[in-house]
Amino acid sequence: MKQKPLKKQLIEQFYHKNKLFFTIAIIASLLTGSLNLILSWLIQQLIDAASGSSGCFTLKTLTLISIGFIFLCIGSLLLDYISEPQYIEKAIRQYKDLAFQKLTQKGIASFSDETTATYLSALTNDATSIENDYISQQFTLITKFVMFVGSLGMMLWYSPLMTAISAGLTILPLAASVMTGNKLAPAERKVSDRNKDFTSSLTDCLTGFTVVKSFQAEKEIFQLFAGNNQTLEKEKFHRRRIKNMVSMIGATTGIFAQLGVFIVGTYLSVAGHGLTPGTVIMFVNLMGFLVDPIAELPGLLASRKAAKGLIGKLADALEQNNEKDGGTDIHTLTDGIRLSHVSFGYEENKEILHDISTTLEAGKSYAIVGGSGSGKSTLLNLLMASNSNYSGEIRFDHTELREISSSSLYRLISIIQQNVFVFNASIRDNITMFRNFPKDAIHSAIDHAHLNTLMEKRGDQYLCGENGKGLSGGEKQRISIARSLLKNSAVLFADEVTAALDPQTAYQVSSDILDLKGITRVVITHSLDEALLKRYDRILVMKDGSLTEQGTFDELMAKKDYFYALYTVVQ
Ligand SMILES: Nc1ncnc2c1ncn2[C@@H]1O[C@H](COP(=O)(O)OP(=O)(O)OP(=O)(O)O)[C@@H](O)[C@H]1O
Repeated sequence: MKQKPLKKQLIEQFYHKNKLFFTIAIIASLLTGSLNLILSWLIQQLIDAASGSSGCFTLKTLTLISIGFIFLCIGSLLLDYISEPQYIEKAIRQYKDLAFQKLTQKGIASFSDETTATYLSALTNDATSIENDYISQQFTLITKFVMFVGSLGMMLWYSPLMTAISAGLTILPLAASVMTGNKLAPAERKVSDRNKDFTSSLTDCLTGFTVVKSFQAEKEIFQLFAGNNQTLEKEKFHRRRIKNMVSMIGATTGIFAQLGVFIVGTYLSVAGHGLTPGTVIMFVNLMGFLVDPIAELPGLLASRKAAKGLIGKLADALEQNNEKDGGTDIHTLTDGIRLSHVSFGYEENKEILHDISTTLEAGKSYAIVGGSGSGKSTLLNLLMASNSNYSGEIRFDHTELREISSSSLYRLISIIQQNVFVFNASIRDNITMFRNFPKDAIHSAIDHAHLNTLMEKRGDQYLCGENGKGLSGGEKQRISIARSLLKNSAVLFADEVTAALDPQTAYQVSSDILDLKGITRVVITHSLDEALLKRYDRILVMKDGSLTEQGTFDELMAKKDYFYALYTVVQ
């Protein structure tokens, strides 16, 4: 079945399982509009009764009607109180939940090409605009629509002549609002873009706090922040000014129109054209209900369109860069990973990896070594399906990587990186990644990742702090090893995990990885330690994007070639 466009799906979340409160909120809005019309009629009746005009209800009847009116008002307020906040809360929550779910379905490769600020802004500031200008505004539109249609009907009923005059006078506010209203949508989009820049710079400033302090760059970083802050606020100021201008012009021209109706009505009443004083006042009131929607509608519709634009912008971001997912599921790695004549470049005509062929046998351990910029990470990232624009073949057993579904690939492989992300949750939750596992499995993972000492010292409910600031680098690495073990991955990729660790911890963590049994391990390492290197089944040596040598430590040393030179320089 063809899936609905994401924008449509996101909009549908406003109503999904939320129809009851939405319907009650609509009834409350219809009632509010009708009550305004009833009030105008009631005022007309009361003025005419007071001025002794013929054909109106008696004061006693009008008093009873007024009491009924007050009860209706209370009922309408109660309906509104019960339904609208509930509806809005659920609508915006479901919208954000769906957006976040779609976000988590993105592949690692497609997400790494994007900026987090896009989503931060979309799920915070933009969501607030959508809540105000789309979700809650629906009810304002309904109330205004009822008031407009009702006023027109009542005016025609009482005096077609006065209605024609009133309609003529509405041209003024109508023209003014049409001219100003459509300026709002581009302004709203610009604010959203600046919000994204602001969020992005703020995230940078906070994440890089230590760097800022240690380089005493407070002034410079403040300037960066202040620049983005100023640009954003200027854009918001611009939008506010347009909004105010739209409503100011609408209101002023509306007052002129109402005054015109009042003057013409009084003239017709005095000249004996059958208009009572109450009817003239009612016309002035109804004229307001006629002018108000006309004056405000373009502004409201423009805001609504702009909010819809923000939904579209989020949908586009969620849909963009979605790499084609292969349809084949793989569950294990029996033979290994085979690379045949793999070449790759990030940009066209700029090849980074050249004609790489090798086989990584299942269950064995491999070290990738080489100078800086030689292509080690690029090669490892390709194995994690970071990009499918390579030439040649990468086969997991017999399946070409491009054909493997990303979900089954992520199940098969685990990645440990230099910067382990640790959530501000317990050590246990960080190991299990908030999922349930049998106790034995957790203990075994803790054991094999050599986390016992930490667990005994802190307890498994110890809160790790924001990005694990309560843990050492080695402890974080071990947590990520335990995660991979618990996940029961057949393949483990490690990208310079020990680069930020002291030599002793680095040695221990590398040794922990080498100790793992039955897992295919591919480890990028800069530390050329003989004892460790000797334990790898094979060492792949990269030079300028080519796999220049491969073999065991002893074989490579005996060759006395590039690896030998690399190793002896370090010693
Ligand atoms: N996303 C990218 N876009 C364009 N070029 C890139 C990208 N990532 C890496 N490169 C380039 O590809 C080449 C290989 O980089 P890579 O990170 O794979 O090397 P490396 O051997 O892992 O280096 P190091 O040991 O310093 O981490 C470098 O010239 C690098 O500038």
